Amino acid sequence: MTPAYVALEGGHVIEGRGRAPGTARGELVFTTAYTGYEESLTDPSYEEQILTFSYPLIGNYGVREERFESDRVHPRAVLAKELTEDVTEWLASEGVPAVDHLDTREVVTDIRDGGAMKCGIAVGEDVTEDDALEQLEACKAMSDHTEIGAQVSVDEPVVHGADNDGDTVALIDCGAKGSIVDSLLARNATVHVLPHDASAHDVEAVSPDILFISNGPGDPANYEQAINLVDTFVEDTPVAGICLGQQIVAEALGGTTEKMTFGHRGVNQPVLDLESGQVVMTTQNHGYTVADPGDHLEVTQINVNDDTPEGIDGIEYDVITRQYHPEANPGPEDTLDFFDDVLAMAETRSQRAVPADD
Ligand SMILES: NC(=O)CC[C@H](N)C(=O)O
Repeated sequence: MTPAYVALEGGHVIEGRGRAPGTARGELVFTTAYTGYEESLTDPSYEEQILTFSYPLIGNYGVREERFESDRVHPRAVLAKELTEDVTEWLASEGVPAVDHLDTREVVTDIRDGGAMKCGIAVGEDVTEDDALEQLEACKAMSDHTEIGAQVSVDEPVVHGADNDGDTVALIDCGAKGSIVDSLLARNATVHVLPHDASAHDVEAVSPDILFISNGPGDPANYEQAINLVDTFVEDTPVAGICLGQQIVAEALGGTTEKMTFGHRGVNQPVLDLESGQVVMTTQNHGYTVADPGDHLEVTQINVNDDTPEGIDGIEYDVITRQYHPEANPGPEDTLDFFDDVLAMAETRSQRAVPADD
């Protein structure tokens, strides 16, 4: 059996079975998702994190590229009760250490009690506990990853659906999942994917009907340029955001964000729409939340478990954001109509802009 050591913040070291070799460090989090491991592992929002699956068997239906949300695995390491050959081979080929045969219930309980924490991992024939502790020592707090946007964003603008004749969307790529682009293309939009630090000039150059801030890893406060863009464009251009995007919009418009204890990660997080009274099941993956929406935004949807903001609308501006992942992948598709609502903001805006006949 290949040795594997997992050092938790505070210095407690857990042993497991090594499945993919290497050393790693990151913020230890857990997801309760029972399917969708390919989508989760390729979601850029997991950059700089170590992902524990609470569901006991991961990899049982293989690994297929068409389910990937980006072109690589983003968590720094993976922990599970049991990983299949398919998934460990894939992780090994990506250089991502993997450990199984751990008591993941204990790991999840530690995270729930202590919060998402720093973690160091060492897997391989010759590794020792000290190698894992060394990784732990070198682990940075998530908010100290100030350049995290650059690790996951496109470097240059990319256009999708150039021949589509629907709305033009400027998607600020802070680590966007592929399914967000796909959901917009399916609605006939042209999507200009712009780097996380795009300037106002870069956005103006594509004259968007919608400014859309993507999901992404890390602390929203570290996306200064995207925060500035929302502030600059919100009076004239409808703004949408998903997950990190909701947090960035709140930061831009006078609200505040804060770190949660262990966050929401899974595919069955219940969300209540305050106006309709309807509850939907949603996919989530976040460790920060909007603490105060400020004077320009109102909360329209909340998490049933802890009342945190899940949907936000602009009061005087055309703004809609979601803290969950309406694009699904993995998880339920009940919330895909978010993309219709986003694009409808452009229609309403253009109708208002047409002068009355008399
Ligand atoms: N999925 C996301 O966009 C995550 C947003 C942010 N990084 C958080 O952890 O809250």
